[in-house]
Amino acid sequence: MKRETPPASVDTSLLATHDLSVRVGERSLVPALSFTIRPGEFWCLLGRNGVGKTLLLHTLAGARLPAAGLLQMGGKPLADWKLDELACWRGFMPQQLHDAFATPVLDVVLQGRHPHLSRWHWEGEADHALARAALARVGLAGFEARDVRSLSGGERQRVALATLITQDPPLALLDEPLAHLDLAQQLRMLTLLQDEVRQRGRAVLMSVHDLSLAERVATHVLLLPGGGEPALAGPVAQVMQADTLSAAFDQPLRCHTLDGHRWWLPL
Ligand SMILES: Nc1ncnc2c1ncn2[C@@H]1O[C@H](COP(=O)(O)OP(=O)(O)OP(=O)(O)O)[C@@H](O)[C@H]1O
Repeated sequence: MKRETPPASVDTSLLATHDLSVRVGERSLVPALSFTIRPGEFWCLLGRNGVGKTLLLHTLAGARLPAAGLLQMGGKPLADWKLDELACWRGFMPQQLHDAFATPVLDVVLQGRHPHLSRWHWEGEADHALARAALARVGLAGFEARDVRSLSGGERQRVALATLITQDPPLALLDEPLAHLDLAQQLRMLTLLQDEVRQRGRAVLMSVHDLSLAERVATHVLLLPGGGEPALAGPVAQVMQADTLSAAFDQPLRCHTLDGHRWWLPL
């Protein structure tokens, strides 16, 4: 009798870690983290100052080696990725942005297209159109010719988001992208990212300190409790519990519902 061959399992993960550890010197920041990010998921990375969010994001972006464990992108170990392919797969928006030279804003945003261009090819009309559209989406139409060094902190952060949108990776890693933004721009950026996740099946992992904004947009939360404790990773309702968050932030916290949103306040 002929045996049926089972269908090969399809790995739908954009990023997966298996017992991944992050250390700095002798200090264990994140021990044995196993979690998976899939298309359509919006992850918020939470934890108090100095707990290891930035170093974890750098590790997940492939910019820093883990102390132990496995990191896979699209089911493939990170070491098996070519750099240019990786740059199309995941985007990274750092916390600190440094501009050494006078550069027009449009050229900065066009850098998002570089991973998509073959060697020796310049950006074309379509790339310029994508960059201009991204600037318009972050509310910076008309800023194309401005020297990037003349921008305010919040404007520079929005240019970084426009660059990420122009890069258009399936997975976006962002380190405190709301840090320099006023309230209206914070909501604008979150709505823009949420649209990418919900309407285009992209995925986001971003570190953020505002628990109420995290609760508003996240589908999943990765919480670093610190003190060598294992991270908690899961759906937002599972991880964002008052006792869990209060312990992680070493501060009593309560959640109140107002106008259909949940607001986290310190006691
Ligand atoms: N090169 C380094 N050498 C020594 N310690 C470092 C180095 N880089 C980072 N650290 C330490 O590692 C810890 C984690 O840093 P990280 O920047 O990841 O924290 P974070 O959770 O992003 O903090 P924040 O919320 O303040 O941005 C901190 O205590 C920091 O001082």
